Amino acid sequence: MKKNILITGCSSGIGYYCAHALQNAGFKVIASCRTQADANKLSDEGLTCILLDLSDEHSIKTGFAEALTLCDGQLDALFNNGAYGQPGAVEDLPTEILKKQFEVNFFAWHTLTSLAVKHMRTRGHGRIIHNSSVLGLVALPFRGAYNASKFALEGLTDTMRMELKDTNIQISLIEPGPITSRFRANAKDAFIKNIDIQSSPHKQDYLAQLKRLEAETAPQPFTLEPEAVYKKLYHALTATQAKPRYYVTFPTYLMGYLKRILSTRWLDKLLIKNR
Ligand SMILES: NC(=O)c1ccc[n+]([C@@H]2O[C@H](COP(=O)([O-])OP(=O)(O)OC[C@H]3O[C@@H](n4cnc5c(N)ncnc54)[C@H](O)[C@@H]3O)[C@@H](O)[C@H]2O)c1
Ligand SMILES: O=C(O)C(=O)C[C@H](O)[C@H](O)CO
Repeated sequence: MKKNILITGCSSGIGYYCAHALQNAGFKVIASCRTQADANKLSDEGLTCILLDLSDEHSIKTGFAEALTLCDGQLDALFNNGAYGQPGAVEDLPTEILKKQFEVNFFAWHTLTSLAVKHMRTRGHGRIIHNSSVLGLVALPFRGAYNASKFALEGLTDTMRMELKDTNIQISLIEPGPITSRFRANAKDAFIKNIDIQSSPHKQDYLAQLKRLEAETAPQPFTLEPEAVYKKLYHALTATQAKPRYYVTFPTYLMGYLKRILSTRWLDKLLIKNR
């Protein structure tokens, strides 16, 4: 029997790839995105598509209800994936901008996960996968908003795994390092739009970062394609026992290891040098 999965953030990058790959692997995929133009494109490509804006609670709730209808009330899995990165030093982040980061990257995921758990409890099973990041394990300068959202996600997911231990609902984290996607282009847009670069004490650093974000259309070292995330997602969906967390890319394995063995001061030095 086909398994039904809802995936958020399918207009590009990891979500786009995984939606197609899972459908090709025999899943019924309900792919969500924000704009009608993206929905039309995904539908033309053969995906079942719904509109869901993660910054709008009404849209999240109606989107989830529509997803349930589309799979005859039998949702087996949720892949929380849609998110963005807001660059900028913590002191330069307007509170509203930090709240927006959390709305999309954290609160929306909590809402969807809570709806999914409620539904999955009635069905007696389910899988929930959260697309976190190596930046949910270690922090980088000027990535505070995004870091904080992924650290929060890690804490929430670790808690839920324990709370769900007596159910047949399994929840996993995927922690990728650099993956080819629209992520950096979108981060650059959010940087320019929401941070007052010119009057910041970090202006020189920001200008260098913008240059790096522009240049990163060429792959960074150790960058993998979305397929690398898909392989872990597939395991989390199909293995009898999904893993609590899946590392993806060399930087994640390295940082996961160094975090355990280095003091915070040494880890800071290394991260500042290699950011
Ligand atoms: N690309 C990387 O290097 C990388 C590394 C680690 C983790 N991740 C995580 O992977 C996930 C997917 O990112 P990606 O790399 O594919 O980037 P991407 O920018 O290509 O895709 C992000 C998706 O989220 C959607 N999105 C953003 N804001 C939204 C909103 N308000 N409502 C609905 N959808 C919204 C975008 O439209 C897009 O479809 C994210 O959770 C990201 O944190 C990415
Ligand atoms: O943006 C993320 O979530 C990443 O993990 C991507 C890279 O690892 C990060 O940009 C490192 O600079």
